[in-house]
Formats: sequence, C-alpha cells, structure tokens
Amino acid sequence: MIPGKVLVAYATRYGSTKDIAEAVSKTIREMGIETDCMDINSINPENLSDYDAFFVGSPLHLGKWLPEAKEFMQFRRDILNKKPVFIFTCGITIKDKTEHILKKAEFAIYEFSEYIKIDEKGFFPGKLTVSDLNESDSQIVRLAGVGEGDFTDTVSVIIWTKDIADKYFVDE
Ligand SMILES: Cc1cc2nc3c(=O)[nH]c(=O)nc-3n(C[C@H](O)[C@H](O)[C@H](O)COP(=O)(O)O)c2cc1C
Repeated sequence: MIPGKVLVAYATRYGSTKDIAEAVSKTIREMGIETDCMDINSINPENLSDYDAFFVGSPLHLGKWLPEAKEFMQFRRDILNKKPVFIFTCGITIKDKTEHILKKAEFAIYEFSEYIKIDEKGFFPGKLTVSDLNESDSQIVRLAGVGEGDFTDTVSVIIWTKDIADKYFVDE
C-alpha cells in the first residue's frame, strides 16, 4: 500500500519527542509521501480518517507514556485498528539498550497493545536537561535518578522509518 497521507502524532513535554517525530515525518516526505506532523493535543479526531497510516510517539515519564498519548491510543483505537500503526517511545534510559531497559520500555506500551494492533515499535534515546524542567518534573527526575544528557540518535530514527517505508509502503 502506498499511503496517500501519513500522520505522525507525538506527545512531548520538552521537545525531544517532537524532534524525533519531525525526523520521521521528513524521512517519509522525502520519499514523496504526504505527511502531517502534529502534537497529539492539537489533532482534530474528525480528520483522522484522512490518513492511511499512523506513527504515534511519546516520551517515558516514570516508565509510562504521557497521558494524552495513552488516551489517543485508547479513544481512537477504532480508527487506528483499521490502518498500519507504528509507535515510537523516547526515554533517557534507552541510551543503554540493555534487555532490562528495553523490557521496561516495552511495558509502557503493553497496556494499549492489548487492544491496538501495533505493526512496528521503535525505542529511541532522548534528551534531558534538569535545569530546563519545571519544579515538579525536576524533583521527580532527581528522586527517580533518571539522569540527564543529550542522547538523541536521529540516524537510528531515519533508518527505522526507512525500514518501515520499505516494508509497508510498497505497491501490491
Ligand atoms: C518527570 C520525568 C520523568 C521521566 N521518566 C523517565 C523514565 O521513566 N524513563 C526514561 O527513560 N526517561 C524518563 N524521562 C526522560 C524523558 O523520557 C526524556 O528526557 C525525553 O527525551 C523527554 O521527551 P520530551 O523532550 O519530548 O518531553 C523522564 C523525564 C521527566 C521530565
């Protein structure tokens, strides 16, 4: 299936998941496929039927997807289940791709993978600067010992996206 239009939907607090979403969107657009890259909070559900495939991403917060991203999966599952769905998770801990870390990141998506058919999953390291966080987030990351730094890996995002396009966006 060559999609007419693809939606890349993301949740973010500090912009790094938006950066990943934009890299996904740019990669697809460069293949000649139309894409919209949108913050989940600004998506009009009535427009979802315009899309032939969905990328949906969220950062990890205390081991979970952000609430608006989980709600998007839950409340829009009927339309999502009719189309290919590719999800990406961003987290600072994902810089260490150990089995334990990846299992924890998998657990974050377990709750909605029960009712949504997920075609592909990507896990990407994020970016965190404690001094940029609001008061409550900075307390949480200090207490949880989340760590900080910029581990953005755009090359891996582009490769992941191209692999998906090669596998799913082909003439039948
Ligand atoms: C309150 C808070 C909790 C976080 N919890 C986790 C976590 O459980 N696991 C993890 O890998 N990263 C965690 N992070 C790091 C973020 O997932 C990471 O910085 C991500 O790149 C942020 O995405 P954003 O810039 O799109 O908001 C946390 C960050 C914050 C602010």
